[in-house]
Amino acid sequence: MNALTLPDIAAQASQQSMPLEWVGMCGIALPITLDGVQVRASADAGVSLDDGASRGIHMSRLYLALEAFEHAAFSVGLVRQVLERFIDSHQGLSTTAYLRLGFELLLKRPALVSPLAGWKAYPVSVDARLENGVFHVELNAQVEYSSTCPCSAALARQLIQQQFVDDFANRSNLDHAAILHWLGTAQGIVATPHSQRSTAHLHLRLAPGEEQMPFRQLIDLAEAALGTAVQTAVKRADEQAFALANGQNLMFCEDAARRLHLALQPLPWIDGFKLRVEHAESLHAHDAVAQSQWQWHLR
Ligand SMILES: Nc1nc2c(ncn2[C@@H]2O[C@H](COP(=O)(O)OP(=O)(O)OP(=O)(O)O)[C@@H](O)[C@H]2O)c(=O)[nH]1
Repeated sequence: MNALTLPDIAAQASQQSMPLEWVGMCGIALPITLDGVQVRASADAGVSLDDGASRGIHMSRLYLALEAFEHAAFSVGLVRQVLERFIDSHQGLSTTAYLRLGFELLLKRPALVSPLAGWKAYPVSVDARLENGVFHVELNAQVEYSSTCPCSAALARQLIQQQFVDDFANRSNLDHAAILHWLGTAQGIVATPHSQRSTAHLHLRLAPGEEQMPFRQLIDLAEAALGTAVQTAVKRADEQAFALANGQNLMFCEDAARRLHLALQPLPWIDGFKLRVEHAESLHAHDAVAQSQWQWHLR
């Protein structure tokens, strides 16, 4: 080695000859272009190290391939091109390339009643893999919603009935005005059911040949299926409409999981999915969780 040659450790032989399934970098900051707007993303980029005798992969080659996202609109085709570059730059070392890109989708959402609107940030990610020339893409999204416990609601209603019996027991003629007043007091409506901010985690495999990444359609569909998505701008009229929507939309985590399953399954651009709903209970300090999947393990 002369004085100007930089040592190349990655090119050395490994002391322990052993292939590795995934080697790369996690948490790389980069911009991607969505609908003409640059959005901050975080990338995990990796390849398999099939040649177990090689000490390491060439991290910089993966890093530099990610520059493509800076210059072209984000698309399924672009993700595939980047993965191909990962493989091309690791000839003889790797047969599988991986890329996970996480970012936030910022969507403007109208209020339920008032003419207001506000923004919601939905965490989404794209998971792609190119394995021996076969390309797979998965979309992941998180959707937050409100869930009111149906059991708690029934128990609260029973307490209100009991209070009514206690307060109006000795009255032969029920007075409409008195009952109306009673219904408007916390002494009358003595109990309220618990509800919780809940999260649906959606993982979908795109059908082969699918070029679109319809995150917005997916999120809209999930929110429609769940019925009580968390709100943005809220005036009292909106809060009242939300209270009504929750009262008409009582659900266990099992109900939420089934609704999402039935909403996702008919989508033609999906090849399989798994989903998980988490209800962050206010009744206790642990969560109620349900999962479901369809064709998830088929590849
Ligand atoms: N493989 C590997 N590289 C690492 C790791 N941590 C830091 N690096 C550094 O990543 C840098 C880039 O590696 P390479 O892509 O091989 O860089 P290079 O040899 O200049 O680039 P090429 O000529 O394209 O091979 C090197 O300076 C490595 O030391 C690690 O855990 N594994």
